Amino acid sequence: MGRFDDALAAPGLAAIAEIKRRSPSAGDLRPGADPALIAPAYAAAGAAVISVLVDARFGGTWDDLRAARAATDAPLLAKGFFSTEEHLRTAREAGADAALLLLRDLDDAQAAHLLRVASALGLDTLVEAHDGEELDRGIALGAPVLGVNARDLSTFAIDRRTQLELVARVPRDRIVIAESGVHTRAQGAAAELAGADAILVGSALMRAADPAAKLRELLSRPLVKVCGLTRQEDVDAAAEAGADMAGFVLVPESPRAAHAVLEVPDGMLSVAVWVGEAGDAGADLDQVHTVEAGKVRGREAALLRGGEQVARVLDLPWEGTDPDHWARAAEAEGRVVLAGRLDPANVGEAIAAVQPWAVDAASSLESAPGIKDHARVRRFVEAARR
Ligand SMILES: O=C(O)c1ccccc1N[C@@H]1O[C@H](COP(=O)(O)O)[C@@H](O)[C@H]1O
Repeated sequence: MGRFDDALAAPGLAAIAEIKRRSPSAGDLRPGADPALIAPAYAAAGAAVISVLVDARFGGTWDDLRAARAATDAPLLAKGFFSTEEHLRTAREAGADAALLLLRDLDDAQAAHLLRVASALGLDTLVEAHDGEELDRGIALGAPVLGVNARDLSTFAIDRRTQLELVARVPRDRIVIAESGVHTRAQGAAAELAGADAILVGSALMRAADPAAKLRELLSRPLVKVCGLTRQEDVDAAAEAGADMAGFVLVPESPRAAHAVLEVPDGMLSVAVWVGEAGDAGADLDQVHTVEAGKVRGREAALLRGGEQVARVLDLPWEGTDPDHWARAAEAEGRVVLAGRLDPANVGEAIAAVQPWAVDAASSLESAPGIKDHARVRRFVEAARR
């Protein structure tokens, strides 16, 4: 394993942060981007790897890679349409730790040859697929790092749903990267929950007023879930406040029972909340609480993606309390969604004590059962981000 593979295999969601001045799909993104300034800023903001476009169609040159190399020690990925040994040798000499190999443009024999050449040069590779057939080829070629690009390079259309389905079926012994289409923290989290080791982000960073600050935002945790939503105007208020997840309690006995999962903006994740077993409400995620006799819900819940558990929701007893709740949650393994009467006043302290993957509030953000107080929702999200 080289430095590129190592950096991506670290626990948690990593990011490959990209430097590109323009793209064929979007036109100019950041025409004056200076790799000597942006590369170290990305590294300081938590990028595991920095990707540099060296192709003229993206406004890039090999000198951009050299400038990034001189400015940071972080692993660098050379991105372009590489098809010859000469391309890979140039990438290595310019300071790349890894190079992109696009299966769309290479047949199996060419790809296998370039994988061998890269290995002999001490260069790691990112083998990119866009559809199921290309992904199967990448897996069969034994590529250690596979990328699934949400963007169709022929039409430029973005298809996140298919991308995540493909990410989810990559064997666990490979490193998998969700490439393109990530603009929000929740979209990055969706890739993480599908099994991606890293996201590759270009346009969203290059368009941001401060690319490094945007990268920090995408990687920051905890996510914020506003739950118990029953009205579209409350979903919109949660989105406006910057919440990442919108929860709908599909439990008739609940004081905040919803009839359905309402429309949630593209940049957020919807969560259907159940007791006992999940139905099919078409949400991105399902939250399934344990059953407890005489109570509306049991204390714990599993957060599921496609039927597979991806996190634990740790809550207080129904209408009860537990002085050890946060201390026990802090000891829990894996991704923890902390719930249990969180509000704008206690969420900061709860985050400091538990370091959860997400925080979740429902009842304390209400003006009446099932009706959200928009000012409290805003204050909750603000307090969770501090
Ligand atoms: O709140 C309910 O009525 C409820 C009913 C059935 C299942 C889950 C329910 N609530 C979930 O509890 C957490 C936190 O809520 P709170 O902030 O303590 O009120 C949240 O995930 C709700 O979905």
